[in-house]
Amino acid sequence: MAQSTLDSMPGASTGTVVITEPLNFWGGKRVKPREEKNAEPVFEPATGRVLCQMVPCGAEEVDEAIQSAYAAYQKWSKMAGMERARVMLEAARIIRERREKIAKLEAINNGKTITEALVNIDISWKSIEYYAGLAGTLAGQHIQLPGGAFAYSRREPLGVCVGIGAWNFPFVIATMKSAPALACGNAIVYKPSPMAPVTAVILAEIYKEAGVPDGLFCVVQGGAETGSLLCHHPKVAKVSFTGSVPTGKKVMEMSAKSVKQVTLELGGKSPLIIFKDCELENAVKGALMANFLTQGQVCCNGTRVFVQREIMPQFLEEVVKRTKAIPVGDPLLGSTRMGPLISKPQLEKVLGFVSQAKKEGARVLCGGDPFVPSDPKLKGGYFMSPCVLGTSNTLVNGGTAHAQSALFFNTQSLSTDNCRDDMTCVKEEIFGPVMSVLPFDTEEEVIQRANNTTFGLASGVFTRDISRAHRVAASMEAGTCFINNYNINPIELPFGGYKMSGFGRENGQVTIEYYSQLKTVVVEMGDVESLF
Ligand SMILES: NC(=O)C1=CN([C@@H]2O[C@H](COP(=O)(O)OP(=O)(O)OC[C@H]3O[C@@H](n4cnc5c(N)ncnc54)[C@H](O)[C@@H]3O)[C@@H](O)[C@H]2O)C=CC1
Repeated sequence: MAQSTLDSMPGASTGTVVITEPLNFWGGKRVKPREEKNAEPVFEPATGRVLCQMVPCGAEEVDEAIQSAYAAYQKWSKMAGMERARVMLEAARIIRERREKIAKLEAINNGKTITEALVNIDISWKSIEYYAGLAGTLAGQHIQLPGGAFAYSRREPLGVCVGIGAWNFPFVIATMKSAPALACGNAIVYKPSPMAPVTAVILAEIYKEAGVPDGLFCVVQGGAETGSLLCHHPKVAKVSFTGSVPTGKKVMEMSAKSVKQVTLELGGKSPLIIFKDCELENAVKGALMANFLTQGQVCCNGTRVFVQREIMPQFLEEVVKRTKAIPVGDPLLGSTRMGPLISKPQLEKVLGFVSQAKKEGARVLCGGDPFVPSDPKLKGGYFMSPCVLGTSNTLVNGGTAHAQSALFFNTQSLSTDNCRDDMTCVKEEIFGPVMSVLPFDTEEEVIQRANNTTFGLASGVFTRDISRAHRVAASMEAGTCFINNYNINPIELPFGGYKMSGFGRENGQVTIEYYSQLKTVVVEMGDVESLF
């Protein structure tokens, strides 16, 4: 039944797909859950309909998957890097060939638009190609020692790694973790989020078809309990986790018990700083890209948009105009630019942040309401209108005549400072399509405010002043700083957090370090000089 889910895809439209095949994969095949108890419905976000059941794996199933991964690791780790590369390149080729079908399934399960899902699938095969390219380059050093003795280091895999993923980029996260792991000679057991369990098993089938040993990439379904079984398992060498800060802390704590290596990709509340000397149209486009991809459910989003006071009115006018024009609706339509949020509770949580923002004095410049598309089949979907939370204090402090004409200002707002750094919507990760816009006056002030957060995943700056751009980039307490763009994350670039956004890196050459270890081999060429 290897491709039956995908084979049903070409004619599929929103509201028509039901998945009944098992979603676990180990020992080279899909594996039926041992018992159906604790099954959880998985919803299609665009319709609210049940897409499939997610049945969590228990201790015996987790152990079976890990044993199967360990057996595969014994074979795979002994192959030359170039041999591993060949298999990985074949997997990348198959993904490329099936990109439309996989993207469709991803859009149906996650709610992101087909346009974005296709970009995600392209990132996935590129990731596998990139690490296949590095697999043959893994090497150690040769070090000369006195008396002709020498030493060398070998770069070796860690063993069985565990990947625990979030629901916002299901296929991408599975490949971002497995590609470097496999390139280094490891096996990996992957647990997708219980809300987006559908596409990881497709990746497992593709790796199998490409020729990896059975068990090399396993998929176990489940939530917190299954995740914790993985983190506690003695045969697991490393856990790479993507998700929230509270769960990341638990993963670290559990992994510490048996001294497993850990990579944590956690949340963010990233600043995007827009100076008055920016190219305004690009800054507006950048702010939209920083906030509204995947319905705003992106960890590195620049959700605190600091705008220099002098250009605030023009910026807001343009950003609001474009936000209102975002077509929200059926994710499978090529013209849609925003689909539904992942779940009903997530939608309620995000709408709750908007109401809280209003209570705390923020001004809703547009959106922030539940949205019901006109297509009747989407009535039960988890849609909302993209939201900009703003400020109008620019008008009393140096606003221009232009500002007075902006449609969304009314006279009562003229003396109110609406969005402030201490508001919940500005401090906490919302994980939805909500942009908070804040005014600033000086570079020094905005750097201090931008860094005043426990998160540190990303940051951005728009300016035409080259010195300022690099000065600000150097001052950001964040793993990435985008200059004059936002959310550009190609596979070649290291990605990861500062502060409570996590540690370790994904993507880029450096990730090889996080999936391998060095062995030092010391060679004596003469006699042993003993002190005894
Ligand atoms: N940094 C990022 O890329 C992401 C951050 N988030 C943040 O997390 C929030 C909640 O999203 P969730 O998916 O519910 O995140 P979460 O942190 O609850 O779950 C992430 C993954 O960890 C697993 N998990 C949960 N409890 C576990 C435990 N005790 N031991 C081991 N694994 C466990 C989940 O099943 C899922 O696969 C979002 O609102 C957002 O703030 C969510 C998705 C991605």
